[in-house]
Amino acid sequence: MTGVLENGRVTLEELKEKMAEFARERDWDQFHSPRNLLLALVGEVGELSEIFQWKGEVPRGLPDWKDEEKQHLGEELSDVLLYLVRLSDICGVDLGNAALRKMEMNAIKYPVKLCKGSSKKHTQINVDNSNVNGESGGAATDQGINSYIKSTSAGDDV
Ligand SMILES: Nc1ccn([C@H]2C[C@H](O)[C@@H](COP(=O)(O)OP(=O)(O)OP(=O)(O)O)O2)c(=O)n1
Repeated sequence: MTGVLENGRVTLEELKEKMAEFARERDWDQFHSPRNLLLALVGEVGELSEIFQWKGEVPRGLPDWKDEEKQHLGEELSDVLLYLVRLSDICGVDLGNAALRKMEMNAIKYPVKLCKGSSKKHTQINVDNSNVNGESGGAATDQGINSYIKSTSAGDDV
């Protein structure tokens, strides 16, 4: 593997390649099955959760945390990301493009004019909207998502 330890513009593609190389070098492809990777990912989410467990809410930027605590946090976040990237690769999913597409769908599901300043679930927003306007906001949003899916070539994956 290359010795590059810091890169200001890390890509998902780069992480995918490095994880593939990491596994190949160790003859670990045999262990990196979808189910094993999913379980490993969930385990790392548990380790990440432990860092915040019982602390109560913490301010953004974690101003009171020691450097070692932040470094540990970075390690657990990385484990989650790396297993997620590897799981996507092994499942044949282009994670970067899937995420971009999902964000487009989220934007349709949560129109700014209906949800600005509100943390409500889209189902609740649509119910509230239909009550006000006497029409189904949910159906309108579903139509928006459906037409988005049809307009994208990856629509068959949904
Ligand atoms: N079969 C494996 C084992 C490890 N890793 C990689 C991905 C993770 O980034 C990291 C996980 O390693 P550990 O299972 O040792 O977990 P931790 O790093 O969290 O260590 P610990 O559980 O001791 O805190 O190593 C991997 O790709 N495949």
